[in-house]
Amino acid sequence: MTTRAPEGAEHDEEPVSDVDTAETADVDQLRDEIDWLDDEILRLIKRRVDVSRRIGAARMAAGGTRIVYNREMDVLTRYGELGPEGRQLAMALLNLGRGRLGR
Ligand SMILES: C=C(O[C@@H]1C=C(C(=O)O)C=C[C@H]1O)C(=O)O
Repeated sequence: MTTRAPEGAEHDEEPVSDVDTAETADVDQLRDEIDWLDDEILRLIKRRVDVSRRIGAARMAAGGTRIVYNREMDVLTRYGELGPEGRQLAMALLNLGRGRLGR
């Protein structure tokens, strides 16, 4: 069944046509995908933090430094593909890996 939106109806109101219903279904599906992606991103970030901390701990146990700046510059350059926000993201990841030692 197709109904028409009343004149002057706002876009964010309840769907009143097949087109609006289809768009809402699309948005619901895309939001599900975003939720799935966020779960995966969180899982991978936690894994990255763990690996980064283990490398740092092993290096320090061997008498080395906790931080290797040229390696961190490579990480910043890699995420720089996403622009300034990418570099911010890289900094957040590096800081998470440093844990309390980096604060
Ligand atoms: C993980 C390492 O140790 C530290 C953490 C890094 C990271 O989280 O990417 C990079 C360099 C180091 O400061 C490493 O040396 O590779």
